[in-house]
Amino acid sequence: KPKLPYPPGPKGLPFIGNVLDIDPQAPRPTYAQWSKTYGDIVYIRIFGQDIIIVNSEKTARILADGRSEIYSDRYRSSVYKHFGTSRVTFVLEYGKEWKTHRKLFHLSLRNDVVGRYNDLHLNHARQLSENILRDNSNSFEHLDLYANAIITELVYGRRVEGKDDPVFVMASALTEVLNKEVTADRIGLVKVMPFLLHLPSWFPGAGFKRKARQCRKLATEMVDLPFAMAKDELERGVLPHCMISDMLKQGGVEESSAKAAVSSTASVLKTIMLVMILHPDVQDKVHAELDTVVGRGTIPTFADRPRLPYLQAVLYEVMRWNPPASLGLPHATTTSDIYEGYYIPKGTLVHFIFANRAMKDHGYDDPDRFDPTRHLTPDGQLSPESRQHNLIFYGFGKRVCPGRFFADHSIWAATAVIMSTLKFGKAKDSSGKYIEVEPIFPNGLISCPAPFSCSVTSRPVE
Ligand code: HEM
Repeated sequence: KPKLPYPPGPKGLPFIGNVLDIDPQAPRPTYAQWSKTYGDIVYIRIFGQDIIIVNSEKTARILADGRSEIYSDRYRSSVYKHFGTSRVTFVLEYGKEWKTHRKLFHLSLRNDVVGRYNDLHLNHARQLSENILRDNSNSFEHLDLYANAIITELVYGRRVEGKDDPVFVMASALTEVLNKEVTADRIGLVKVMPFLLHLPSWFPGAGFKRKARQCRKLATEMVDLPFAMAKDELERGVLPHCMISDMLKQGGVEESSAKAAVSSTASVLKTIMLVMILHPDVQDKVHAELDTVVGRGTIPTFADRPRLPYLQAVLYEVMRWNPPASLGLPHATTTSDIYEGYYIPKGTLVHFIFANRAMKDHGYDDPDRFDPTRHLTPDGQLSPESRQHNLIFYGFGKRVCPGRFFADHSIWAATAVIMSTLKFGKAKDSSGKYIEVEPIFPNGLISCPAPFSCSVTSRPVE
């Protein structure tokens, strides 16, 4: 180690380091406090693992974009292998296999080709609106189905008709196990006590091995079943254009990574519903803009998008107010580095933090307030930097989310269609009193609102 200091940060205890400084159930307030005390870059250590926390976009860009050869690795943990997810793009180390995956994503999802999926988004969005209206007690389920069905069609060219579809059932089960079981604290625990992976599952502390077995099986089925169906359709010449058809034509690898991203899209849509109930004035403005620009009773299309700046500002504000991957996905360094006179060792975990309502240098005042006008100019147009600021929620450098353009279209289509057809409000209890709605976001890899009651009515043509 050169005679240089680590970046500033809270002093830890011997051996365990800073583990007691962070509440794993609610790490965000601690990160927010550290950012105020120590600045743009904070260094901590947990059981010998070096970690840096980056709180500003400027520093994130210098490190992840400017020094991408150093900052594009991921943490290597045997937990992934145990859960059958070690070949998913998210966790692959920076190397040949990961580069092949990224090429395939680029082929199907880059900005200039995602427009070909616009009808796919709009068709599913119409179905979503019908489903919510028919059965509004299960809106969350319908939003999950929307995100899942779109991705299944994108990846495998297969139409999912309803929540009993075998691929949907498998994908939902897999997402749930992954979100609950492959957590940072589990990975940390196995790092300190690797023998846990070799104990029988009845042994105290090793019970997760049962879940790991179940998850491995699901992960394999999740790739095999729809992939085999798609292959068969390709051979019979009936497979529509999809990622698998792109891959098979290119001779690529089997890929289930897109499925793991479903929960981020669904979480944004759930937050949008929550916001509409919490802020009826915002909902009224969205309705008014749609009625004026598109016309009451007319379903919007992507051609209307540039003429709906308020709706777009609401979507940007939803991402800022509750970034779905709020603590990012940590990168790792492939080699040691020096930044502004500070030493950053090889293998350091690097968290780019989008939580706390914004990165530090964006300077939003009263950041906890939900206010779409932050992204608008005084004459109601989108401010020039709004799109750029929104992109940070999809990550940085070479690891930036390859599905960001597709996700952006999915979210827009669903919101535009459901807002043109539906109105959300507070539900009433059996005594006719309104049920209050609290914005609660349980801790998890994806920041998704806790379920809430709501009423949904259709917006008839006037
Ligand atoms: C609102 C929706 C979404 C959000 C907010 C989101 C956000 C993110 C973030 C923050 C990362 C980590 C970036 C980093 O490490 O710097 C990521 C990675 C990734 N996302 Fe997304 N994502 C979304 C939807 C999607 C969709 C729809 C797909 C696929 C169709 C997708 C595929 C991926 C993949 C494969 C990675 C791993 C990239 C790698 O490690 O190289 N995401 N996403």
